[in-house]
Amino acid sequence: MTKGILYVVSGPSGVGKSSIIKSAMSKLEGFSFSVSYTTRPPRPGEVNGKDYFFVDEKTFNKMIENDEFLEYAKVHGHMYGTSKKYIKEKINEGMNIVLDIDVQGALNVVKKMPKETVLIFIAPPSYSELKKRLMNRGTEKKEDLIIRLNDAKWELSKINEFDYLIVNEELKEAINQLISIFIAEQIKTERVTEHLGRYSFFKIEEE
Ligand SMILES: Nc1nc2c(ncn2[C@@H]2O[C@H](COP(=O)(O)OP(=O)(O)O)[C@@H](O)[C@H]2O)c(=O)[nH]1
Ligand SMILES: Nc1ncnc2c1ncn2[C@@H]1O[C@H](COP(=O)(O)OP(=O)(O)O)[C@@H](O)[C@H]1O
Repeated sequence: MTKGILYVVSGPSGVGKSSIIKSAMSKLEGFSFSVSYTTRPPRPGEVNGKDYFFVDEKTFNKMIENDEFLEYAKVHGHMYGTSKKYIKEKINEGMNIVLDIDVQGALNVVKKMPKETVLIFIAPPSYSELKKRLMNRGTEKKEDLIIRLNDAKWELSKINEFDYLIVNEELKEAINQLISIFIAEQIKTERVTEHLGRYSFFKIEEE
């Protein structure tokens, strides 16, 4: 069975990660979104089990103790973690998985699963545009906004560790670029030839 690919999408808060991922995934089949666990309170409209699994600190710490996370990190003052069981199961079923996680998490995932992981960074066209988007979204209090904009500086300094860089200026173009990465990674020679048995023309050449 062909193993799936782990597409890890990172970038500063408010850059457009959720918007780009949602739209790209709605146009493709065979992709599954990894719903993270978080101690952050839900925003209006967010659905438990769809956007995040919203849990309290006690539950989150218990999950750390039980080694249930592939990776976890403190981001903008709250805990976030990726379910190890979900990732392992889906990837072995050949499902491609999309993760929306922070830069620390992305760098931890690639260390653990280097062969399966593709790192994609989404950057804003400018710092002032990032600020504008976050303010327009209107989901954060002023102090949370300041934390997010401050954390963005460190996140942007890690761009060079990523395989791909999408600058989200025009949303439509950014969505097309993410779809292109999703598809191009699937037909990388090393991934296709790893599964020779799937293709009869390879068998003919072997005879
Ligand atoms: N390390 C890690 N980061 C996560 C995880 N889930 C979400 N994040 C990141 O946590 C940050 C905050 O996410 P969120 O609270 O949804 O705020 P937003 O980025 O402003 O929409 C973002 O950078 C997410 O990519 C996770 O499971 N692990
Ligand atoms: N290219 C773009 N131009 C203008 N606004 C955008 C663009 N991409 C996303 N947005 C808006 O910016 C805000 C932040 O996007 P969101 O997807 O929530 O970011 P993230 O998931 O990275 O925190 C949202 O209000 C979204 O509609």
